[in-house]
Amino acid sequence: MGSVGVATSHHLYPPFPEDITTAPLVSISLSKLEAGDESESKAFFEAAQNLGFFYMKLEGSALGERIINGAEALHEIQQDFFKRPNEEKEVYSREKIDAFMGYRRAELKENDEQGRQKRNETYNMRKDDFVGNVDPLPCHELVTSNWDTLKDYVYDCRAAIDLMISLLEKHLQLPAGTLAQLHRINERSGDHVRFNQAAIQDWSEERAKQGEHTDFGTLTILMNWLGGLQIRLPETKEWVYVKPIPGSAVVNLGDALVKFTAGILRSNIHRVVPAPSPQNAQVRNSLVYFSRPEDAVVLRRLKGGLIDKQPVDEKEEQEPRMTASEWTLRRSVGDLKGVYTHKDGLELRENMMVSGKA
Ligand SMILES: O=C(O)CCC(=O)C(=O)O
Ligand SMILES: [Fe+2]
Repeated sequence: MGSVGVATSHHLYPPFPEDITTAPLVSISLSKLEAGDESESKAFFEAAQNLGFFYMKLEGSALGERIINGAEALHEIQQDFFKRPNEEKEVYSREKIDAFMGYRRAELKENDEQGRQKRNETYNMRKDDFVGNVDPLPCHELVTSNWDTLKDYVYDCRAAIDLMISLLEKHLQLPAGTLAQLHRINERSGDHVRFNQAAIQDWSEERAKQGEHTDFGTLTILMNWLGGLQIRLPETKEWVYVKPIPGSAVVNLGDALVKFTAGILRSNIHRVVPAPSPQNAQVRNSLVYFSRPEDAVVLRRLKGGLIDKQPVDEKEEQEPRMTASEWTLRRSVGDLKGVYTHKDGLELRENMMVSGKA
């Protein structure tokens, strides 16, 4: 695939520090995956099993470069959106429009220079609205006026995700289509684009802890301009920063893939904390595409291939059978807040920070 050229805005921010420990994410090239490169595909599957987080190098792929350019455009739009008056944003708050989609804020105890209470904010926009699977929810004027940019971003992220889904099927030795048919873009699902903004804030151990989470869904494509994302290393349990790499996305796997594969794949715990100095004096935005199984899909182990070789454990048997939409709702606003791992099941937690989770 030909390169169309990309320019990112990372250079506008202070640099990520050189002298801190960072997460050992491998880099997987989208263009190599598109070209059917076997060793790249194997490295992708290993990353999906071992850490559940990796960089996806987007440069050098036409699709990847559309994602980068789309993300840069949406980054401008999200900064514009979050600058709007609170009353204007709150018209689209989740309490008013939908249980999961829309604007949400978490108020911090600190005030900003203008004496207004600081907020961490998110705005979730559902894939189904852009694809035309439903009547769209009410949305802010910046969404309406940038509809095609958002719609292209949805389709481009989904194209990359669909490619990864097909490779996962292959490596799991499942019949072709086993996972793809649970993720048809024209069916209703909880897929969404999220604008994220975190205020400038001091480190708070309590907030850091409350923000620990796993993503609920299938695959997440994350675009970051500043540090602040941390993952907990599976072996040492140490929390380490993920360094943003211009031209690459951070991709991670969610709980649904753990359930479907009876724990072959990993949904790793992570959180967002203040960026490391000197990046911590900036408002922090990130842009996320979350993919989820179709709403009606029951989250349980699939049959076939390598999954049949996984032992059946008691916890898995006892877990309530839920559809993807039930799972998302109960994980986000209901009684199943926590961190999900196949080995230990759902680790329920009180007081999780709603805005920090996915
Ligand atoms: O902002 C980030 O870097 C990560 C956000 C995240 O993990 C989430 O929204 O689920
Ligand atoms: Fe997340």
